[in-house]
Amino acid sequence: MEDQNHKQEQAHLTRTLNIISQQKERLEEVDQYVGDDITEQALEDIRERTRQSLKIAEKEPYFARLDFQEDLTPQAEALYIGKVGVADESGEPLIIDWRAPIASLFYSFAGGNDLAYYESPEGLVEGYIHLKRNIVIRNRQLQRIVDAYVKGKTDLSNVDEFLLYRLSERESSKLQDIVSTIQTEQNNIIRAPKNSALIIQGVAGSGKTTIALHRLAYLIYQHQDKLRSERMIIFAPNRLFLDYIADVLPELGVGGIQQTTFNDWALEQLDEPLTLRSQHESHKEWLETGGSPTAMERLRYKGSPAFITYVHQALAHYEAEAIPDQYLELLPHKGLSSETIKQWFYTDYKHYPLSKRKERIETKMKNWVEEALKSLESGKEKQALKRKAHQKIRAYLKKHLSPTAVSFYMQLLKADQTCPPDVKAQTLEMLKSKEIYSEDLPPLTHIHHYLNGVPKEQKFHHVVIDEAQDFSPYQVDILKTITLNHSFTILGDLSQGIHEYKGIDDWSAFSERFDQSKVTTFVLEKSYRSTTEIIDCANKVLTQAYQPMCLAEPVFRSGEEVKVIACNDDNYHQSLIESIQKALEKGYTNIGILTRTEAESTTLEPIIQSAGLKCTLLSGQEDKYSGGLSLSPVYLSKGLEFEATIIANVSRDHYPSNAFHAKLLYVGCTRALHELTLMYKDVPSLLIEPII
Ligand SMILES: Nc1ncnc2c1ncn2[C@@H]1O[C@H](COP(=O)(O)OP(=O)(O)OP(=O)(O)O)[C@@H](O)[C@H]1O
Repeated sequence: MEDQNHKQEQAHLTRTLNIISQQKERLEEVDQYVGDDITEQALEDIRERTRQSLKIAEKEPYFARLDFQEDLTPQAEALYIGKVGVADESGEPLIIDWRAPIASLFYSFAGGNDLAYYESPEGLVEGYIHLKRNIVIRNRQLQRIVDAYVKGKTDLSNVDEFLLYRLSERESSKLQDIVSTIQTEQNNIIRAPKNSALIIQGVAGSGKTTIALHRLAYLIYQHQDKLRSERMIIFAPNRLFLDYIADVLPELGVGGIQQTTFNDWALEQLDEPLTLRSQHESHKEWLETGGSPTAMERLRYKGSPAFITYVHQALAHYEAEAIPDQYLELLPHKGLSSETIKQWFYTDYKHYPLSKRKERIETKMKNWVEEALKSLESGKEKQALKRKAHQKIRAYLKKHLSPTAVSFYMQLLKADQTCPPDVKAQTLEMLKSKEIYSEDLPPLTHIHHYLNGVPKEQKFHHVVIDEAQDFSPYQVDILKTITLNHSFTILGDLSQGIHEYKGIDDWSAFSERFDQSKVTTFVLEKSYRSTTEIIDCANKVLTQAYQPMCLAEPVFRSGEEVKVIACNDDNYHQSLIESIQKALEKGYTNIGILTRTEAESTTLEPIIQSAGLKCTLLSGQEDKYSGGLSLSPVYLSKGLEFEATIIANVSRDHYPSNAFHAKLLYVGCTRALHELTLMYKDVPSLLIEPII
């Protein structure tokens, strides 16, 4: 029977590949249109999109087959599902796009003889599923077929078999798409309605980043008429991480989505050249030594709800008082009353942002001067009066209506009675030379947007915030005001919240900032990255000193026991080299060595290199991630994954038994896909005691 199935699928694959090749050839024969004719341009766009789709489909045209019998039809139809949709010459679907409504059956169907259904644009479609089959095709070769469901057979154990097969074969240094194995709980998030803020708490390895990227691809497909990819954006913690995830969207046939960090984006918003004082140093200070009291004070104060309120109030106060109760004489014994200027500012131009109102008022004032001088003959005297009046207009506007984000922020800080004095002095000193800390960016962006407004065509159609536990409510507030329809996907894991000076410890800090009817929360408890042994170990470490919202539940994928290696000063380096060598001998290509501090990584690098092992030291400032053997402080590994992870020196002095270190070590442990080794010198951390 299996042979029969294989033959059948091989024949179907050959036919499909032939059709794809023929279509591709035909399209390549058509010269690209570069003229001005709009109809021809639209046709060229369609041809170009088809060329791109065929390029994706020609190597791995599909990954699944679903035999579906629509209710009241005589027989089931075999549907082949792929990363992109392809139609045959007659326009009939040859491959169905995974994002199409009917394809949702493949992800939501969990077996049984009951009616299955999906939502089509025309309404609910019901029917019966006869076959759910996973098909692995690599480079045009049929490699494997696994039947997850065959009508009449009750055994569904193969459902997990295919997922486990995909999980255990992962070895790429970059994040991959998961279209063939999206799980039901992930599918629900990917296909959730566009106009609501999704807040997703997901344990380490639950697929949050992956889901966010698939959701973007889905939203673009579903709302082609409303969403523009250039107006969709992903905020991630650093550029290294952005490079790590960079392959997924192109692989899903999606381009043009902005991918950035909050700091890079905010700096671009502000039209004043500002220098960001090295974030690297302040992060390092906090993550390695707990931060100096001044730094802590600064970070806490500027992220506090009281400060957000204070900035709001200062802006509202400025707007209310912007036009002074003062007559403005523009020509000898002639001028504008404050009532007239107020009428323009508060009534006529009310709907404009402040900077635009200023422009309009300037024009109004100049027109007024023109009108008042109309009766005078042209000549030197008229010119002089006009010049003088224009000078007065400029001076008035400069004094009352021209703050920049930085000048306003400085005024606001000076007047702030509750700001700790050393924080105030340090920030003002830096601002004078146009230097800022990253925590100054939310208030500065807030002020900039208030003063200048954000045109509708520049607003975001959808925003993804990854590692959101490290975001502040202030950052979310800012993005909310410039995003249409509350369209957000916010993902994170409180158990990995190691930036507590700026992040949150409860998702309500974000959800309460949205209209409650527009917020949907999800909790993901299943972890797909690591083996059962690794997740068990990570959970034990975490709960030694922290009470998580929920514990990670592994998919049943068993691997080697977690190794704990006791060392001393004499044999520590040798043991580390041996552990790396063992991982390499097993064929692992992406191996992470995680240290407690950057200094430790720097010390270990030459030792590893001198053993003839090529390793890359990550400092958090790189733009590219290329995998291989990497060495980095544990806090920089957040979001990444390695086939084998070695955590160096988990000794008592390095990882004291407290919530911060439990979370830090949890992050490190959960980076491992297949193997985890913990090493310690002399006395082990109490956090790993339950696994020794
Ligand atoms: N349904 C799935 N099928 C196959 N692999 C999956 C699935 N879901 C997640 N994975 C894999 O699990 C790993 C973790 O995914 P991802 O990095 O998106 O998780 P995360 O929740 O963002 O993790 P973390 O919070 O630890 O950074 C990746 O290797 C991803 O490919």
